[in-house]
Amino acid sequence: MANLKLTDVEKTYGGTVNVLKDINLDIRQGELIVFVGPSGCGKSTLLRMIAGLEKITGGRLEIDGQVVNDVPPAQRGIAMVFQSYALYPHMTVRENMAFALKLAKKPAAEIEASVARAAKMLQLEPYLDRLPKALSGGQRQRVAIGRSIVREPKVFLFDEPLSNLDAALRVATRIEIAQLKEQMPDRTMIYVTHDQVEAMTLASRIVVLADKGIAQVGAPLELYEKPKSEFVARFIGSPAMNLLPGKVTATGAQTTVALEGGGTAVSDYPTTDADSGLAVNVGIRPEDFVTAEPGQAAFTGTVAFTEALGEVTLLYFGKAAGQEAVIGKLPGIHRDMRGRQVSLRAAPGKVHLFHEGRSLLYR
Ligand SMILES: Nc1ncnc2c1ncn2[C@@H]1O[C@H](COP(=O)(O)OP(=O)(O)OP(=O)(O)O)[C@@H](O)[C@H]1O
Repeated sequence: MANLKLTDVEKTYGGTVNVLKDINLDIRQGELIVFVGPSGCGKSTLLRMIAGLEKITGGRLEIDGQVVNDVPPAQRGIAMVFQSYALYPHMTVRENMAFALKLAKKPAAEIEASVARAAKMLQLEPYLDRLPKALSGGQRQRVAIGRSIVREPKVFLFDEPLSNLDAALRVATRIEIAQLKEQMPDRTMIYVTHDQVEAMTLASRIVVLADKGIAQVGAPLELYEKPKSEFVARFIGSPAMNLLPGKVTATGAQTTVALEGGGTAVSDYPTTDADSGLAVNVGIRPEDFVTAEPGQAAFTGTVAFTEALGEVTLLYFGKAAGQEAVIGKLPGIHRDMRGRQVSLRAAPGKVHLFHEGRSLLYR
């Protein structure tokens, strides 16, 4: 139904402000692609260019092999769902969902069937005769999604659709979107979010945007397990991956690094003789730390602060000069850790290596 291809796409506002460049991306029919990235990196701009709401100032956008750069939004076969779900307040749920089809002068029976199908998919059947004001935020957002479903678009675009919902509703609506996608396996969806959990759970592939371009594209766990750069490593996962500076002391199928803080770490990233002495940052995720004997530790420090979340305890260590504070995440409840000296090493296979910001796995 819809493959999308972006070739060398760029965006410059007002002829001078370049916000995106060299965007090359193939999106296959049926994928759910999630755009993530720091605030202002151009996620919404890219989505709006695909929708046709923003002019593409360079490169090519193809939908099913047809260049659509100059095709108006209504003719692209795309429906967009926004974070503010402006429903018509004086129309019932049924009328809201039927509105676009009525405008398009579809036969009444067809409209009724489409609305019924969408209402069933979104579990909105009990609310069809209500006005929007009598719905919860999550139900309203489902009506907004319903309005796009009835139009049977080839591509669905979602711009932070859950960001106005409270925490519990976000979770419920996120699961509904995942189930909705399962019911429409051949529809292509592109989704912008700030929320890591939404990205990790919904995406077939995540696109990480940074520095005006694509930092990495991959399945969620691929980005988590094999980040190409320190940037992606720290952007995916929370709290962010710790980076500990050091020098390579033994090379081969495994690599040993002597850390500036005094510890050592052994990585499964392979290196060659030429890498001996190389300055690297050792990346260890907070959840990959385990307690260790001081002699085997990658890191020893005094716990400055703790956060007990019940299922895990976060340990915050003091900042060494020129370094980020190290964070550990231990399973379960650990009382009275504050002020204690703790030694940590990484679980086997959980040590990442970066040189000048780039992963040693991708050379
Ligand atoms: N009309 C405009 N004129 C000039 N610059 C613009 C315009 N619209 C957006 N920008 C700039 O383009 C960049 C990308 O904006 P965009 O809204 O796409 O980012 P985003 O990644 O969606 O951000 P956020 O996560 O904060 O929503 C920003 O630096 C923004 O200031």
